[in-house]
Amino acid sequence: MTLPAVIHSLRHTSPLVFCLTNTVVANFTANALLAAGAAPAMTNLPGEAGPFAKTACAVLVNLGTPSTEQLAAMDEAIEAANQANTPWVLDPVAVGALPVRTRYAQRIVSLRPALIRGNASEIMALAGHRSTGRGVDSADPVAAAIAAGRELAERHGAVVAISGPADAVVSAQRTVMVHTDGIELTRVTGGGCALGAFAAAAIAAGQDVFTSTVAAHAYYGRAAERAAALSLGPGSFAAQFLDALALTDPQELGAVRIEEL
Ligand SMILES: Nc1ncnc2c1ncn2[C@@H]1O[C@H](COP(=O)(O)OP(=O)(O)OP(=O)(O)O)[C@@H](O)[C@H]1O
Ligand SMILES: Cc1ncsc1CCO
Repeated sequence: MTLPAVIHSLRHTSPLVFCLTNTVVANFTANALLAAGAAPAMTNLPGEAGPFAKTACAVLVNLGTPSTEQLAAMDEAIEAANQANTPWVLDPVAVGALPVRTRYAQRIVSLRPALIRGNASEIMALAGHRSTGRGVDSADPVAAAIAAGRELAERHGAVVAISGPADAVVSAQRTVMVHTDGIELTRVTGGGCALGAFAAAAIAAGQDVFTSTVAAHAYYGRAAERAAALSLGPGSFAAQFLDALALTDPQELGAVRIEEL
């Protein structure tokens, strides 16, 4: 499948993405999925999360604001997703900086996520490398996290995506850099978290996880560039970005620089 074909397929099939995500970004994530053409749904309740993961097209597990109940729901959703062969995405928000989620992420990362998506500090911490993240923000360069991403990919058979000034997509065999300017996405909350949900939708709509992840990052970055050109500051950027997720022509992915390392 070509990169534009992944986005066309997403719009055509409108995959249902079950998001177990943080309270800060839930609304923005749902709106980003809707704008892109996917269907979002959230529940954090054990007893609902397992059955729902079986019917969803993809599941997002984002560790931004965990609670005891949400972690139990995540356990249930991951087990059910794996039974149903539903792809699930792990976003290890602030792993390395905070202890409870770090231990939890180190356990669930071995439960076959299709994609692990985080910033450089999170990916380094998850792989057991020394990292210097502060709260939810990265303090490490993407290049420093590629070796960690490769280790995670080899250990767990996952694709690993590392966001930053350019995004890296890593598997056991390949590393690709996606060059777009998404700087405005760092001035609103949830820029990375909604990207994880969008990548989950692209994985559901595509044929292989690596291509879908590259397509998601390239399209998302291209939409951010379009939105930045039309906005005055973070508030109007957020609104323009939702518009851009809906209106950017997938053929524009041909103009994104994608570098094979
Ligand atoms: N310095 C930067 N310059 C340009 N684009 C960036 C930069 N840092 C991040 N981005 C873009 O912002 C988006 C979100 O990535 P980021 O690394 O901020 O995620 P994150 O730290 O997981 O975010 P959050 O936890 O706030 O949701 C990606 O599309 C990425 O390409
Ligand atoms: C600000 C914040 N705190 C926990 S999760 C989150 C959203 C961005 O990661």
